[in-house]
Amino acid sequence: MPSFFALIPAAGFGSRMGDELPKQYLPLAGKPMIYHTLRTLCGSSRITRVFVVLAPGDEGWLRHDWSDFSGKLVVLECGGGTRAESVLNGLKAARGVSSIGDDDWVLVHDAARPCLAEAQLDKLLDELADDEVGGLLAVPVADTLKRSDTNNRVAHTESRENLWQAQTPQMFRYTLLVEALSMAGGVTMTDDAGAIEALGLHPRLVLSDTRNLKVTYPQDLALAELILRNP
Ligand SMILES: Nc1ccn([C@@H]2O[C@H](COP(=O)(O)OP(=O)(O)OP(=O)(O)O)[C@@H](O)[C@H]2O)c(=O)n1
Ligand SMILES: C[C@](O)(CO)[C@H](O)COP(=O)(O)O
Repeated sequence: MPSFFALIPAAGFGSRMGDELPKQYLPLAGKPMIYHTLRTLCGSSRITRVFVVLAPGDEGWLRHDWSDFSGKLVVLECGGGTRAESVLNGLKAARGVSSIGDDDWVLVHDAARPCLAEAQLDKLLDELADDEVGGLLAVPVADTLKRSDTNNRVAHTESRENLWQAQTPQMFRYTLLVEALSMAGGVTMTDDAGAIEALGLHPRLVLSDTRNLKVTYPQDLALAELILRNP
């Protein structure tokens, strides 16, 4: 039976957040943001090990106490210039320190999605454990979509039929994901599924909800705090 591993890319700087501190360390419900992300993944008895990928020379990590996760958490200081590079570097480094089989599952989850609920995680694992390709949590687009011209005027309305917003975790077999991200080369992939799609494969979309938001802009913090305090 394949095992489940989690890998958390946390080497970004949060430029859209506009704070001096990388956003994964911003205070949220009494803890640094990434603490909440780690709590859900490290707290799952189905996940064997959790790898966190930091930027080389990251100074924020050592300012906090991570002993709640000892035994389960492995820190890798090998982040890259993009999320995809951080994930690929992390996958390679993880195999150097842990025994991961070719067909073991890796769940890649943004440090900046601290509100992932145990139920969402379990749903993903249940629905994909026997899948040939793997997949991701996602939500159907709820708003009407406008395509703009260069002057911020509506060029036309886009159909939202069959459109989903990709979330994380995104879950693929170890070797397939390493191959996919390696082959992506210089092409910008904002998520892991994109690299798998480039191989001609079709990841499965597992219905999630908007509480698993990504904290991207300052106003997202208040929403995340509300969700965490009212699980
Ligand atoms: N070079 C990078 C860039 C991003 N990430 C991680 O990928 C996740 C999702 O990225 P995003 O929300 O875009 O984070 P940032 O890159 O930090 O934010 P921004 O794009 O606003 O700078 C985050 O957990 C982030 O730390 C990473 O590990 N390495
Ligand atoms: C992986 C992701 O969270 C899925 O929505 C997203 O693509 C992260 O990338 P971005 O840098 O915020 O575009």
